[in-house]
Amino acid sequence: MTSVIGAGAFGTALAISLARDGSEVTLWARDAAQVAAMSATRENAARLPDLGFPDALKVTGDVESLPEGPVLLAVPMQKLRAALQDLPDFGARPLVACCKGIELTSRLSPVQVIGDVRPGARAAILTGPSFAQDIAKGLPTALTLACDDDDTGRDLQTTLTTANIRLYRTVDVPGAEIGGAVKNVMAIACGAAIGAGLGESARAALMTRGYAEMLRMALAIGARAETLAGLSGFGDLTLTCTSRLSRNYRYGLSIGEGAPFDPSVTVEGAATARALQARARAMRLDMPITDAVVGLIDGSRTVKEAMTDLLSRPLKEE
Ligand SMILES: NC(=O)c1ccc[n+]([C@@H]2O[C@H](COP(=O)([O-])OP(=O)(O)OC[C@H]3O[C@@H](n4cnc5c(N)ncnc54)[C@H](O)[C@@H]3O)[C@@H](O)[C@H]2O)c1
Ligand SMILES: O=P(O)(O)OC[C@H](O)CO
Repeated sequence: MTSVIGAGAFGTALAISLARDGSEVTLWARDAAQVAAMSATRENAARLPDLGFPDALKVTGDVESLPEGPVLLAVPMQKLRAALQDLPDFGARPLVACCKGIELTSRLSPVQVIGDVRPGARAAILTGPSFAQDIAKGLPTALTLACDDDDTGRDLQTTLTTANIRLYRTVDVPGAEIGGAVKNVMAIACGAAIGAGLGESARAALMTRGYAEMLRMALAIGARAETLAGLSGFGDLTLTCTSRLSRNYRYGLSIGEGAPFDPSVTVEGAATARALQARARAMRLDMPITDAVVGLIDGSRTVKEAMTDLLSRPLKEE
């Protein structure tokens, strides 16, 4: 039996997909009013309206009542530590991070944060290209399940694969994590370029050079290049930099258009851009698009200035 912590868009979608197959799933939300509403209406009206819950999906606000089995942590990256600190000791139950990014305060990845708060826990990450709406509707998706303990990874791969989520497995946790973190930063850059009217060619350049930054950081932390070429890297970069369903991309669009953006929307790439920049500087890695995104977010650069910065860098080999 699987438990999902966090009844946002992604946690709810995963719970729906698992329960649609008949697996018993418990979806935990911390907000009592949300638990009551979801229990009564059998949907998550705030995040996934009109996508009803299968019978096998149980909603609870009682974290002590979660059954044995894997625990999926579907909260935003910057909230993962606080969420873990509030949860009971889950013993030997595998903890699966379902978030993408780097913690701003510590520059740690999701699985590293789990290890920091719960030393000795069996930790994994579920990542890759997927929109919650697609998963909840039953549309086909393929994701990466990364766990450095291959036996645990195999168990999780079997348990969490559903009729519409095909899971690929890897032991390269750092590789899977860094792809999901960097792609959101690049989606902000691409959205800003499109929003400012810089064109599709500029977006292709940002995606390709953004992939180069992703790979540079990945290799520097000991990840495998093949992982970045897979779903968690190239796959998610492609989805997020090209679709208006992406919140990171839409945030970038709003920067490019000079339009307001709802600050309550989860935009993982914003904090992660700053964390990534700090990490890259400490490691003496060149990440110019990441620098540009930080400049756009803190308002120190306009899109035009950021693009001029990128185009006027010294010429080099590809
Ligand atoms: N939405 C998607 O399409 C999608 C797809 C793949 C991955 N993800 C990833 O999933 C993660 C979560 O995104 P989301 O779309 O579900 O965001 P969301 O904003 O829809 O939901 C976040 C949820 O986390 C809960 N939460 C926040 N802090 C908490 C805490 N301390 N304890 C318990 N719950 C807490 C909030 O109440 C909210 O329900 C992100 O890292 C995102 O990148 C999202
Ligand atoms: O809406 P976004 O930008 O957080 O993207 C959602 C997923 O990460 C896409 O794989």
